Amino acid sequence: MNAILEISGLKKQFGGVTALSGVDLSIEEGEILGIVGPNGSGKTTLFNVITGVYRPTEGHVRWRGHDITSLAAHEVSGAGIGYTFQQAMAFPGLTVWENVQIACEHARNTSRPYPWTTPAALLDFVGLTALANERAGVLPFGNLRLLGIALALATRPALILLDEPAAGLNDKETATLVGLVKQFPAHGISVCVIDHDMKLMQMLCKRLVVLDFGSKIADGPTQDVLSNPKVLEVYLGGAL
Ligand SMILES: Nc1ncnc2c1ncn2[C@@H]1O[C@H](COP(=O)(O)OP(=O)(O)OP(=O)(O)O)[C@@H](O)[C@H]1O
Repeated sequence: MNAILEISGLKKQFGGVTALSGVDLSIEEGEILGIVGPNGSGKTTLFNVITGVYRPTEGHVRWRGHDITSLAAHEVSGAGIGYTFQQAMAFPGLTVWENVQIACEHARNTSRPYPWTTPAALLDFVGLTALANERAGVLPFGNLRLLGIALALATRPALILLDEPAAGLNDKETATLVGLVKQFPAHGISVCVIDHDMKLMQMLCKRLVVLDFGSKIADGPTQDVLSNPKVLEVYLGGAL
């Protein structure tokens, strides 16, 4: 496997708060990597630094060998890194179709074939075709999440970062989401996912990274990490 994203010595301070304190991490081409850790351990900050929302205090982010640490968010997106947020992001007053259409207009040019290049293909993939003419603002939460996935895919990312994609979803909706995300690597899309739901992470990820107080405390095969005493300890000393 080849690392497509390499993070080295990443540090981020907000005033006196150290959100990340020297994180090294790589994401391999074609993998679904999971990032877990207690509340406030730096997971979302890590995504915000990768995507150019925040500049790191120290350290570097390299994408396919190029340093992207100082790129703006739209440049990172243009380079092929997509992002879904903890809060589902869509224009509530526009229809589902219109939302996806706008996102498609911001698709980057890719040389390789991409399976979802039109709103129709994207809505079909996430199962929202029947709701195409509904306003996004009236969608139930689970469908709004699926719309978020369609919007992220519309930009044709080669790596997609998912921040708590299953938060607030019921078991059936979570299963639908897992089914979709598992298909991404076959289409040339690597995945990095943050979630607190260990059942979900075990279904999705062969490798897990654990952050605690801004530091990486474990990185390895999912089952090894979940039985690592240091990891069990940060999760309140209980079995996961
Ligand atoms: N914009 C900001 N300004 C100040 N402090 C921040 C900011 N963003 C994050 N922090 C702080 O940085 C630390 C890491 O926060 P972060 O949101 O990255 O954690 P997290 O692991 O994603 O948490 P959660 O699981 O609750 O989403 C926390 O102490 C948080 O309060």
